[in-house]
Amino acid sequence: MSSPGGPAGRGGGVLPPQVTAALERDAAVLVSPEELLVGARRTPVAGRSGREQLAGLAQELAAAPAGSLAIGAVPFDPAAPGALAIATDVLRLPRSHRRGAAVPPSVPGGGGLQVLRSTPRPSPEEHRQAVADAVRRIAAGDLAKVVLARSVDVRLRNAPAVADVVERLAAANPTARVLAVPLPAPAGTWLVGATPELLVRRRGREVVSVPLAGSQPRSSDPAVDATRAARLVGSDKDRREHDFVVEAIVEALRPLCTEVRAPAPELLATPAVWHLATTITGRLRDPATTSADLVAALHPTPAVAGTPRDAAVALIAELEGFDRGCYAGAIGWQDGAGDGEWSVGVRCAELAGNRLRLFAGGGIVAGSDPEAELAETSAKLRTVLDALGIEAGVASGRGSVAGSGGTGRAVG
Ligand SMILES: C=C(O[C@H]1C=CC=C(C(=O)O)[C@@H]1O)C(=O)O
Repeated sequence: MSSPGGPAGRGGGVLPPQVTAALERDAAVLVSPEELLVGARRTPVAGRSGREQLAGLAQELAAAPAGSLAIGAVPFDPAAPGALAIATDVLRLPRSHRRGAAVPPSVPGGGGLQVLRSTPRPSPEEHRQAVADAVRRIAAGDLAKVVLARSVDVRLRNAPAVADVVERLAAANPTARVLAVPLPAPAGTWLVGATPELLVRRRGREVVSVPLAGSQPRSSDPAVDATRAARLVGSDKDRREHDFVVEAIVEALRPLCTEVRAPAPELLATPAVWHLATTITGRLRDPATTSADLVAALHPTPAVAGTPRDAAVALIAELEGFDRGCYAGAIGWQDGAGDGEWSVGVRCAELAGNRLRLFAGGGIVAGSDPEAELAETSAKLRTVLDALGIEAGVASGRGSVAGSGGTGRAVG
């Protein structure tokens, strides 16, 4: 159960008590804007890699008890070990079951996790350097777009309960897709996060994808915030960055769908970041095409990899210097009818006991500025940090020392 002072422990949280109890039994939890889904009694899908697991999903579901779901994560590199499982004990609740937040977690004094130490990898300077290198490679014609990320390792004073983390992520990000997925290795590791990005949803023949790319940090000053939103809408650089993603998704969907439509992008606000978002729709040519087939066709999109994909993935491996694991992966579920919903695994962290590894990246195109890109990743890191009440210095790379962390009472 959560720590006594945690919001879930007060019984007034966002998540129903069944979800808290299920998380204590290693269930995977996915919260979409419409529903809350819990997959318990999980058996790993056969196959080592995420790609193999996706390919075998439908067959395993067909042999599983009625009502089972495939649930979990495909890593950024689909050839890396997958984290998909068949859950035979499934709870699905409409989103109306989520209650109002008892404590807005981002409010100072609402209770934060205490930080002993935080280590950015790469360092802010190294990230700026990597962005500058990428801009040079783009100018040389090696590729058109690459998404470069950085991670921050945080050592917490106490290990938080996963339920508390989910609770806080859901309360602080009411329209996000909140996720908590147990990872197969190392044991006891979870992928947790609050992503705003829908990779793909398949309901019957209807297919929807809502890619995000092009960002501006939010500001607490309404005038500055509005200026930044306007700047994003008018930015040629951000529009190019966005269009690469839309074009790739449309191209990948066309062989599988009729009536593929991609209207002009719109502004989307998360608590930490403004984004450009396009709602792409289509209709399956063949009703036998499953959501997992769609993920296999789309992932990784240029919202997390780049254009062309192979050159971008190679440059990421060269410049980033850490293993993305399931960050920037595809996180979601599929049912026995082939319907499913998958998010892009951004605004995420790996949680293992008192260790938290946060990730954030940004798309680099011609004209990208290293300083602005660093600031963008810091804003994105705040999605998880603010929800957990962790100090701002951790996101900007100033680090933290024992005793200085947290904004108030610890929940862990
Ligand atoms: C790669 C991330 O964000 C992606 C999603 C939305 C906007 C993005 C951007 O503007 O660069 C990124 O493509 C991340 O948050 O780690």
